[in-house]
Amino acid sequence: MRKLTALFGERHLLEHIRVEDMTMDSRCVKAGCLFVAVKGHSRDGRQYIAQAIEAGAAAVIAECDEAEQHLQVRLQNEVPVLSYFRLAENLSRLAGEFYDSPSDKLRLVGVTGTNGKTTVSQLLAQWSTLLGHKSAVMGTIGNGLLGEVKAAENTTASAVEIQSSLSRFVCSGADFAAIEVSSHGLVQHRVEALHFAAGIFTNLSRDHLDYHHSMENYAAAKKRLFAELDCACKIINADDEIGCRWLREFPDAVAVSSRAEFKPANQRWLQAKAVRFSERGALIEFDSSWGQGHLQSSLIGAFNVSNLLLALATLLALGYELSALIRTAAHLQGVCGRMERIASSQGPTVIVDYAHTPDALEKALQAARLHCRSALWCLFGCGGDRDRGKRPLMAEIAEKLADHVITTDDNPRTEDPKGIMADICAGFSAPEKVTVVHQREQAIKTAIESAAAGDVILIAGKGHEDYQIIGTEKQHFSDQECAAKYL
Ligand SMILES: CC(=O)N[C@H]1[C@@H](OP(=O)(O)OP(=O)(O)OC[C@H]2O[C@@H](n3ccc(=O)[nH]c3=O)[C@H](O)[C@@H]2O)O[C@H](CO)[C@@H](O)[C@@H]1O[C@H](C)C(=O)N[C@@H](C)C(=O)N[C@H](CCC(=O)O)C(=O)O
Ligand SMILES: Nc1ncnc2c1ncn2[C@@H]1O[C@H](COP(=O)(O)OP(=O)(O)OP(=O)(O)O)[C@@H](O)[C@H]1O
Ligand SMILES: N[C@H](CCC[C@H](N)C(=O)O)C(=O)O
Ligand SMILES: [Mg+2]
Repeated sequence: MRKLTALFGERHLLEHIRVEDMTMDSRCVKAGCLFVAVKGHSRDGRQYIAQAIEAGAAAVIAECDEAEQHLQVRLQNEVPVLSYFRLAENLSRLAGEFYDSPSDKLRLVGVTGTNGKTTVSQLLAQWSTLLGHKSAVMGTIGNGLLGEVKAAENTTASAVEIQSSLSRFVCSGADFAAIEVSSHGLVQHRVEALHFAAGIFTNLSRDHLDYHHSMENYAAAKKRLFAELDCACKIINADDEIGCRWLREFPDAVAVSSRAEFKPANQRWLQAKAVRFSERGALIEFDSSWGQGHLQSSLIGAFNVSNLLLALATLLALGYELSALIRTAAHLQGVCGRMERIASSQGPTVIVDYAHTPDALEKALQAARLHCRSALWCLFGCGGDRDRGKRPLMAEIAEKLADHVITTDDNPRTEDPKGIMADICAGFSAPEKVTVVHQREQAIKTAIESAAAGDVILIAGKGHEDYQIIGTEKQHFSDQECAAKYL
């Protein structure tokens, strides 16, 4: 329970108003709630003020378009409605004040980059747990204490949801949290007022140009975490071109590389000296400004060496003992739907992975090839209402790196699946060799029935997702379940 005057100062019509909780969605308003009405991309939240009051909102903060209206209060059905100029930019701070600054009460690590955010944040939460912490994660797979996450709509939740979730984690005794910070989240100020003990940059490659329009804008969005927000310690992938540039701009940042030839220029650094891959994962020999050692990792794929080293460098920079980190590394597990092998005693090997960008598909196919003695199959599709330009690029990569390609639907959303397929097929140089099966279950069945024992099938794009979005409807569908059914 909070007094509104504690947030907005003594103000006529706000005296004595107390609010229990805060929400941006009128459909979630309960008695005593503070409803926050923002102008969105597709709807104007102010349209729902009446509905929120009807549902029992004790007060409303509504975005206003004119600076002169800022902090003016009016009554609607006897409920105070406070106008707020530039509400979206300030909402993370206001929610932080409402929930008593939870990011100051635990160690919060933010992870940004095109690929690897979920993996690195899960590794951080697992590793910190192995070191005795109570840890939480927020991201694509969901939000919650490690092992108890609840599915979420977005990779990076809204400004209000993040602060309220963090406050819940603190109340449950969490002292560590890793959060995925998407470029949308950065542009839309969803993480604006958080205190990050550390921020990690994994990599930048093509995605989301439907939203950012250019790679420059996309990179600038990611950079905000390090250049504009409260990020005490920067951990940056030196093997990435943009990462390299930022390491020069931020000399206090920690440089992380998977390359033996890397020559560190920053004072703090970590690099792989040699990596031996096997069926069981990888043995990584590393050197760093904290000392050297070996890590045994059970994660598949060269890209996971980079993810693991980023997590290691972060925990070292936060002051954890190198020896304790090395001792516990072998217990780290792969993430649900990321290079996940589906168990079967016979038939082809099926790997379910979340690659949904050209770079991720390339890395995932290269990793799958290491485990493949005969033919490599790639089954993928592209999401609707998302970056169209990545579609032919993913086709090009699948054709180049796999022996057989099957394309299928992956969340067509409100687009015509045939149109998405046409965009994909434009990237094949020999489209006649590609099998097109729109219905994902049929596509998986076709792959498993056509592949020989000893072949590897990479089913890319949906990973942990347990749905297919067709139109605006979500139907139950899981690549893991489907593959297990036909194996
Ligand atoms: C285009 C976009 O990014 N939209 C995000 C944005 O929504 P918005 O504010 O524009 O919402 P809107 O639908 O126009 O509605 C405006 C307001 O009215 C409210 N409303 C709406 C209906 C109603 O009945 N009552 C009501 O109160 C809404 O709660 C909202 O506050 O802010 C919302 C809260 O943070 C997000 O959930 C929403 O994500 C939508 C669902 C989305 O699809 N976003 C994708 C593109 C996205 O953000 N992806 C990134 C990266 C993905 C990745 O690479 O992993 C992510 O972080 O998820
Ligand atoms: N460091 C990396 N470099 C390139 N590709 C990667 C890397 N880490 C993971 N991948 C690939 O990207 C896919 C998605 O990984 P992950 O879920 O960790 O990324 P993410 O950044 O959280 O993605 P999203 O933007 O959807 O939240 C993996 O399934 C794998 O194919
Ligand atoms: N969260 C990301 C990845 C979605 C993965 C893929 N299954 C798709 O639907 O495009 C996005 O919304 O762009
Ligand atoms: Mg993610």
